[in-house]
Amino acid sequence: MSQLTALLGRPENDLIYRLLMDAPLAIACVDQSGDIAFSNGAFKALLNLPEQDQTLHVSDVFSSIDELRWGRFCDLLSDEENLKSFELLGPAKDASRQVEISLQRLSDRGRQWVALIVHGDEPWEQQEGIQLLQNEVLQAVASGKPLHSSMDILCRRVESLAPEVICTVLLVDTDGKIHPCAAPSLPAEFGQAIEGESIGPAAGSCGTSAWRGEAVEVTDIATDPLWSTYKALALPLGLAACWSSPIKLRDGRVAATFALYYREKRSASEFHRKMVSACVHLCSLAIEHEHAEQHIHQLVFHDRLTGLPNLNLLKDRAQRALQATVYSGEPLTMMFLDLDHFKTVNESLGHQAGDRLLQEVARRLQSCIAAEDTLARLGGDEFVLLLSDTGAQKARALAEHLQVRLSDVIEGEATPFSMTASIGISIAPEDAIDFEMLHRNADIALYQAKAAGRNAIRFYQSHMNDAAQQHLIIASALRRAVSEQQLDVYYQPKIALDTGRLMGVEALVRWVDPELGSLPPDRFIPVAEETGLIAALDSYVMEKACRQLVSWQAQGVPVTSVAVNLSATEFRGGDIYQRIKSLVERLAIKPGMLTLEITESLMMEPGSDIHDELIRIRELGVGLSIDDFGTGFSSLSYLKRFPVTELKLDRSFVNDLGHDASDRALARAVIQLGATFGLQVVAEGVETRNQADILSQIGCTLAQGYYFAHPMPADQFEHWLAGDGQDYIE
Ligand SMILES: Nc1nc2c(ncn2[C@@H]2O[C@@H]3COP(=O)(O)O[C@H]4[C@@H](O)[C@H](n5cnc6c(=O)[nH]c(N)nc65)O[C@@H]4COP(=O)(O)O[C@H]3[C@H]2O)c(=O)[nH]1
Repeated sequence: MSQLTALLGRPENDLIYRLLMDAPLAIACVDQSGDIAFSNGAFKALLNLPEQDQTLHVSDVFSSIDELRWGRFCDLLSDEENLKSFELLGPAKDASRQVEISLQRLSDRGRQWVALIVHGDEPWEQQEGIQLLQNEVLQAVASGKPLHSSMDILCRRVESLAPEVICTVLLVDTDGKIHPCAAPSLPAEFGQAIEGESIGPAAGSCGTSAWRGEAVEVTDIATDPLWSTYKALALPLGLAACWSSPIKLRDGRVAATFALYYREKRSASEFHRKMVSACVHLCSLAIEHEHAEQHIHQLVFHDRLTGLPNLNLLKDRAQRALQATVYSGEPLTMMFLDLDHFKTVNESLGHQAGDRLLQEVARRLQSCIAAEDTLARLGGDEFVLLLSDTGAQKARALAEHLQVRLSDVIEGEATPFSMTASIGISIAPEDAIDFEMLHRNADIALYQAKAAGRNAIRFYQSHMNDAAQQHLIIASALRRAVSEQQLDVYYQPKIALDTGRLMGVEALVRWVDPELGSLPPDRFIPVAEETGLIAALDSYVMEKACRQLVSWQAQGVPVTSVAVNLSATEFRGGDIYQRIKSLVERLAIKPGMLTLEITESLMMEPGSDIHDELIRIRELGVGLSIDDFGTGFSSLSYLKRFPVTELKLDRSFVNDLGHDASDRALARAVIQLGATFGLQVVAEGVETRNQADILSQIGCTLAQGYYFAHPMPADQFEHWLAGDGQDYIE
């Protein structure tokens, strides 16, 4: 006899018996002490019980129940409200499974029973629902959907799993302001009304939860003081209760809130709590992901110092804008702006001040352009403006305005100063139809503006291309020549005018490119300076010349000193002293045998670094010569301050010595000046006997020029010394 037959006193083939046994609902009948008197097939299947009847206690079936707890359940079942739902842990061998049971009181012929209905499928479904929700949101996040879309998906999924709730995600910025992110079931006005509201100790459920950093459960919006300010907004929308949880990032900051609203006064169910715990975690992940993406985006598309767009972003925007011009026909202007002498300022004021200056420049430029235009920084002091619907006239007016704005004095540094800028402009579609061309042509125009003496504005013109092209060609060929050591060094003798003896040589670089042919230094030295190749070039020449000197000394060739040219750019923030010191030490040459020829302009540059560097070099014993003396600056006061050993009278004064009295007077003045300061004076570019005689008469000690010898390669120089140059060594 089956349990049921015993219980109901009815035969097993009875219709009701079959119905109960085969019903898809898992049902059991339990007595007051918790013994299971009857259980149907669905119950056994769901809870993995043997099909054969056997006496079981509820605690054998539900691992989280014991006699005491069962007793409490029974007490809870009152006559008025005798159906109760609980969530219990499943059978011991599958203890992690959660099932929901409903208990119903039954009384039969004086005996009390409890009908136990297990809604096995429902929690399973819910569990699975949460799982699906997690997968869907994670997929949205991973596929790069914007945060508001993945949060929208999350809210909609939650609302379909629990139709009794309305779900929202609000972002909280670092100033504690709220920004709605997703609230698909609330009207747009709700979002608009709370946009920018501050979090606080009584700012609705979300604002308060963000403020406290903990969940806030308001079961009755109408009466809860936390909602006093916002209930007028919520109640008309039918929102009666709200449970909000803070979404925290790894650093503990509350970045958002996740809220469930209810249409009736109530608290959250167990299932809601489970769902919220999963959702809060998901939101936090999605926000962290968004922040990481933003950070990467910032790094990839922005300049770190100023926060302005960088080349990548400029390119992207320019390409879009160029496409738009095709349809609109409106001109698009690209403006290259380069600060004049920024390097000097940077090095004399220090790099930190230089950085501040660039940030100030960025602010000033930004304040001059419209929100839809782009200001980018390409590095260094190079800024680019991309201006939509801007033709030549408007571009010129803006460029002039920018120059004025930049010339305003910059305060806040040790010495207030102002900046000037060179500007190159190219306009699409006239000058270019793609980004590369627009960019290159603006750069070419900028180059022309700089060449025009700086603080200038130049519009791109097609003929500029040739000069710029040449410049680019020389730059790339020179880079190769320097790295492959294809440069040569020639030597030109310096002769004492009174004794006619060889006193030393000047080393001069020579370059014959396989394709471009022979290029004079005046063409490629400026390119080397601009491209930063000059340090490598000068080092190469210096090393080669010093090695040659050592070799001549070893061979008994009577060359006692060598002069090399050093570009002024080498002294700006470089390590020239160290390089010279280690060279002299490495080759074991007497420092006095080496002279550095530097230009007058270097002495005029501000900044104590150059002064200190020159003093240290001089203290090594290396000679310092001022090249092209007389052509540059009128102030000679630097001669007192700088430890110079030699002046080189520029070729232009030597040229006309024979028939220009004023040149003669000037040459004489330079020679006297040298005598006053105890400096040796070398006349450059002496081409005739007459020039040499005059120089000798007016007291010049040394001379150099084609009259004595042209610059020559080392081996040719040795032949010369053994032949025509014999006179200078005997
Ligand atoms: N008309 C005329 N010219 C004469 C005469 N005697 C010598 N010269 C030329 O005058 C220039 C003297 O060199 P600089 O004033 O230092 O002027 C140099 C120097 O400033 C620079 N330079 C040359 N080699 C180097 C180098 O290795 N490094 C750097 N930074 N600059 C260099 O390029 C400039 C030009 O060099 P070069 O073309 O070699 O030109 C040389 C030389 O060939 C003459 O009697 N008549």
